[in-house]
Amino acid sequence: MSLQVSELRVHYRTLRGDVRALDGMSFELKDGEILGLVGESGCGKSTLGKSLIRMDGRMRHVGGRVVLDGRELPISDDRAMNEVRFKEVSLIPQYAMSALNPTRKIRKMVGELLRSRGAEPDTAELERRMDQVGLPREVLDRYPIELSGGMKQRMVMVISTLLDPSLLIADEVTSALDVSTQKAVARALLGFRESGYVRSMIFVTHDIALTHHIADTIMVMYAGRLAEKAPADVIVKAPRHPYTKLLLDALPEVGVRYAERRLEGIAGSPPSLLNPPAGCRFRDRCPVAGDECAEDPPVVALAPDHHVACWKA
Ligand SMILES: Nc1ncnc2c1ncn2[C@@H]1O[C@H](COP(=O)(O)OP(=O)(O)OP(=O)(O)O)[C@@H](O)[C@H]1O
Repeated sequence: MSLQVSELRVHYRTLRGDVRALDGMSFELKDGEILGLVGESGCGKSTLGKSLIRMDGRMRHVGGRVVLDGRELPISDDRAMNEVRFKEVSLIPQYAMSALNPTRKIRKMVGELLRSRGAEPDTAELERRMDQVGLPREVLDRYPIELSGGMKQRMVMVISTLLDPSLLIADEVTSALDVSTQKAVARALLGFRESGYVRSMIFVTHDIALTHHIADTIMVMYAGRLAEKAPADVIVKAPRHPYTKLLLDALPEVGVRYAERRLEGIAGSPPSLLNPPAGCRFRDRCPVAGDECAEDPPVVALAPDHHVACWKA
């Protein structure tokens, strides 16, 4: 078992009170698995990714455990997490393209970063990995500003995985890229797993179609909680949570014109996480909600690898 997250609760402190961004998330990730993490904006995807590697000053670990490869991660202790970052867990951040230091040429920056982690740069290995993602070697002697968005993205991917982390979190790594570059980045991520540069991966995205291509499993979140988790094909072809069904129905179809079929979103909006209501958080928007939904839904295992948090599943 690679990653076990149990009852994870992470809040943000605000002047109006605590925002319960993760409110009891539990899931597992097997060794070698790619997990696609999807859900509406604000449901807590980035918070989950960040809390596995670096909590910012406003985040508070309120409860729950994270165990990676049999070892509990000290997620609330920033200094202790230094031992783990890059080496065991690594993150490609949401705005990776602006993560590169603009004042350093890439070669110098990579050297500084590795030394700060107690490792020596291995140029041959670095170049091998750059070849794998189609980056020319001259890139090492350029400043970030001299690279295209897709090149910067791939360079950040190479740097984030240089120490062969067990778990890689890729947060919206394809959202600012054109479709063919998105595919190249997705292929590169799969290549990294095949080459053993990373073992398991959490791929955070809004793009269910792309996730379906690369993820083994898809986890759908809603308002700080798990809604459904299943093999990627099951989520796309036979979803059981009403939210997952509506999320898939809201996807545009290529070749269908607006005049022929209106593109429907999901009516309503998620509850505030400042003071979320009791019971199922989706019930105000759910077409099949009943009285029982006023209680928190149990997470039901419909199959060993298919979990749904819904009374009606
Ligand atoms: N620094 C912060 N202070 C207070 N609340 C925050 C902070 N960062 C995030 N939140 C809140 O926490 C919740 C989860 O946010 P998060 O960014 O994890 O969602 P997300 O699913 O990744 O969204 P997106 O897809 O838009 O990136 C949201 O309600 C958000 O408003």
